[in-house]
Formats: sequence, structure tokens, C-alpha cells
Amino acid sequence: MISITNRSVLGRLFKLNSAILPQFNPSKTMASQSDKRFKVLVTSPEVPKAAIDLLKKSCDVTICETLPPERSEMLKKVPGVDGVLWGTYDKLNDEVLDTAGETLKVISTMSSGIDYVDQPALKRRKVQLGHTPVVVNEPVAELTIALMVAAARRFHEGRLHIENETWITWSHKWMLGYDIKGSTVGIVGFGGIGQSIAQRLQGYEIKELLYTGRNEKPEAKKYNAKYVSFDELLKTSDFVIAACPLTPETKEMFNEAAFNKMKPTSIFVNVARGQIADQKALYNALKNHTIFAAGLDVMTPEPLPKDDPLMTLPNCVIIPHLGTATEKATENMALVAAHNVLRGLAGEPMISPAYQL
Ligand SMILES: O=C(O)C(=O)CO
Repeated sequence: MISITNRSVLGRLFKLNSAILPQFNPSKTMASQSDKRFKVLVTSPEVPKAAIDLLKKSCDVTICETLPPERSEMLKKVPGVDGVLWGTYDKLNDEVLDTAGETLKVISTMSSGIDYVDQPALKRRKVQLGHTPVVVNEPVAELTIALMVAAARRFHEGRLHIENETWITWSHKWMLGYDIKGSTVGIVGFGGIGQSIAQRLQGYEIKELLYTGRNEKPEAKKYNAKYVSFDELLKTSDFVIAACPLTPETKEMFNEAAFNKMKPTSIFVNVARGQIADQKALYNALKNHTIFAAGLDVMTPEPLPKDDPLMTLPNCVIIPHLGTATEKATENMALVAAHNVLRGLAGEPMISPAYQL
């Protein structure tokens, strides 16, 4: 068993997240000590120092140095390691696992979404996988509210009017948008992020909160949120927010038929994954005013080429996947990932395992 002795980092993480990481128990981990120092690879030099320092207390840590991270460097450094803090969105697949060899027992990503991980390949080799949900909820939820406002109040179109010198000051009908207050908001995927969005909407005096997903959630009561079918949510909502994981079931669930069911005044916000939407169908829906506007933090591909058709639309607010891009969220994700790795190596439950072996 390994020891985790960096009390200040542990304390800081515990204090920061005691409310959202109830299962975190530093004393339990610190009680399990041994002399074995595991080898851990960190795949990006940009993983925050607090997490690296934490790993270094009890492990021999190798860090990939190249920026942008080069897969070849990671593949050169991964053979023989016991654990990996996967600090990029690079494909985590058979190639990595075969190159690492049989010593590799534990990996944690530094993201909530793990659609770039070949989970069956890890499970076949009995490699534990951790990820970092929970700490992403609040920053992504804040950004969602921002995108709702930005799309409903036509931020991008307004900016274009300034650039094109077509700003009109004499009309009361110019650039009118929609309010969140009094609106019906529908959230697709009522997990941690969906619920954090619901929490933030409590102050906006909305008319009704709807959600859909695989199952009805007991937590929905707290937010006065009503479980409805996907179809009903599309037909009724003024704001339709995608906050679900990308799975074979959710891939392109926002297709032409789905956009056709939405109101012409409705606003689509995607903070999940680009592939949740059929992007051509989304383009057509925006271009033809089948829906009013969209706010996108995610799209396909990323980075989106600047000549992508979506970029020509005044009613589409596009930002470059900034969901968790805050100082605090990044450090929190790194710390949770480091704890996942340390706990996995120590034979203790990870803070956030992606699955049970
Ligand atoms: O953590 C993730 O999966 C993200 O995509 C953050 O935006």
C-alpha cells in the first residue's frame, strides 16, 4: 500500500470539495502505508503542480514534456508504469495499453467525459479507470447559463452588426431576443451537470423545468423538475439543453426530426459533446429558422475549422470547448485524477471510478 502524506494538498482538496466528495476520507488513505513507490506517468506538462506534487510524495513520477503533447513521447514513456494520469483527450486504446505492458493497473483521465477511452480494452486487461465528474459540474453549468443568454440575446449577431457598421439605434424592433425568466427549460441528461444547471436556474424565475434521460431521478424533486419524454421536451421547451454523456444511444439524437419538433423560437444549447447533434441538421435548422438560435461549447470536429458552415450563422454562438476552462476547475480535476490514481494503486476505492472491475 502507498502513503499519501501531502496534508496541505489533501486538506485543500478536502476543504474545497467536502460537500461534493463525501466519500473522500484522507485518514483512511494515509493509514495504508508501505515502502513501495509506484511508477506513474503524467501525460501532459500542463497538469497543475498541486497534483504532480501530490503524486510525487509517494510515487516516482515521469511527466511528458512536449507541447502540444506528442503521442510518440507518451508511448516512449509509458512502458513499465503502474499508473497513468491521462492529462489529454488523446485516444486511450489498445496501442497505449499494449505499449505500457502488464505493470499498468490504474489510469485516471482529467475529464468527466471519457468517450475517447476504449473502456472494453481497459476492462479486458483489468485496468482500473477513474475520471473527474462532480468537480466539472459547476463550471460547465455556469457556462451553460452564459450560452443560454448569449444565444437568446443574439450576442454573436450583435457583434457582427458592430463589425459591419449596421448597428441601428432608431428601432424598437431591432435585435429582439428572448428572456430566460418565464421560459420553459428542458435539460437532456439530468446527471451532475444537468442538476447543477437546474440549481443555477433557481434564481431565474423560469416557468417550468423539464428533463429527460434514461431514468427518472429522485433529485429532480429538489429542483421542481418534471420528467418527460424527449419528444415532449423538444415540443414544449423554450431552451433545450444537451448535458448528457455521448453514448451509442445519444449519438446524433438531435437530428433533423428532433429539430423539426422544436419551436421556431427555441434555443438549443450543447455543453455535452458535438456528436450529440447531427451538425448538418443543426446548421439547416438554424439557417432555415426552424429554431431561433444555438449556443455551442462543443462541436464536431474540435477544433472546428474556421470555414465550417456553422461559422457563417449569425444565430449560432460558438465557443471553443471552454466548459471546464477555469483555474479552479482545472486544479480540482487534476487533484481528483491524482487521488484516483493513488487510491487505485493503494487498492482503495477511487474518488470517481468510471466502472467497477
Ligand atoms: O470534462 C469533460 O469531459 C469536458 O468536456 C469538459 O468540458
